[in-house]
Amino acid sequence: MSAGLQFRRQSRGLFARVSGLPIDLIFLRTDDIPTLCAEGAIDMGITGSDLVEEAGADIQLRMKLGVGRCRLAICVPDDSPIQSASELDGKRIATSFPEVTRRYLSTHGANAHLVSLTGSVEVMIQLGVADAIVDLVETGSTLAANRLRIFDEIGSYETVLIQNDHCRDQVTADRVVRRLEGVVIARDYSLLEYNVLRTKLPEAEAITPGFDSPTINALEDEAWCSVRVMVKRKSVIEAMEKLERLGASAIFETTLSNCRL
Ligand SMILES: Nc1ncnc2c1ncn2[C@@H]1O[C@H](COP(=O)(O)OP(=O)(O)OP(=O)(O)O)[C@@H](O)[C@H]1O
Ligand SMILES: O=P(O)(O)OC[C@H]1O[C@H](OP(=O)(O)OP(=O)(O)O)[C@H](O)[C@@H]1O
Ligand SMILES: [Mg+2]
Repeated sequence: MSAGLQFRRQSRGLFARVSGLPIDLIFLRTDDIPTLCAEGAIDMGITGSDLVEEAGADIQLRMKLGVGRCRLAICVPDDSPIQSASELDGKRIATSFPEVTRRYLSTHGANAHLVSLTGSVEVMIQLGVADAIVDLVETGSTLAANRLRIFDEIGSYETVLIQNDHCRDQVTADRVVRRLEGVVIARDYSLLEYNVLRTKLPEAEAITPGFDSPTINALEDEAWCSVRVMVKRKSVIEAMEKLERLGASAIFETTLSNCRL
């Protein structure tokens, strides 16, 4: 919505039209999206990069959306003596990611029996179905609740925008990417404004180097200048503290909702 992709979805409807753009949205299962995109049924898709890798889909990665970050990990019970991938040889592994798991095992020279499931994988050791699991971990709370520990990470993933190689409308696809980029970048940055002595400018610029470079404006008092600069949102507080110590004044943070850089 904030990227200007407005649509209304009817309850249980699988299609929606985007207003003002030649785009039809189709709501599909996340794990089917990579294949449907590679097959050309859809031009673009939003799904997890873990599912793209699992599907082995031949698609273009257009952008990372900076959300849905997770890791795929191989996990065993807290008290399991297993320390290395080669010790998985001959064991049973439950997972919703059989292809990625197979590749991981073969690079580690282990041969395990894979139990392919679609969810609730962490409970499978307790159910006696498997000796180890390969599943997504975000906070680790599901692992802790099931008394499991990670012994190796297979990869890091996030939500991505993908595109078919033979997109029917490249111009619209590029517009979608630019619109989403505007929102994704704005979500990570704030606009910081402050006044600082010109003599302190090099030090201030070192604290806030900006996305490209800061904008410097003159002030009535020629010894001072005003700075406008984009700062990573998570480092704003620290930057403000450092600027204050440097003698900067009137330090303001403005959060951004959209941008074009
Ligand atoms: N805990 C999590 N933290 C971050 N990202 C996650 C997490 N769990 C799943 N994901 C991401 O979401 C994708 C799965 O999305 P979704 O939840 O729509 O599928 P699903 O759980 O299979 O759906 P359903 O619950 O209908 O079966 C994963 O492949 C991964 O990219
Ligand atoms: O590390 P955590 O923060 O606990 O998150 C990880 C859990 O989240 C996902 O499960 P989901 O809720 O999608 O259930 P499902 O796998 O059964 O679909 C994933 O499959 C893990 O089980
Ligand atoms: Mg899930």
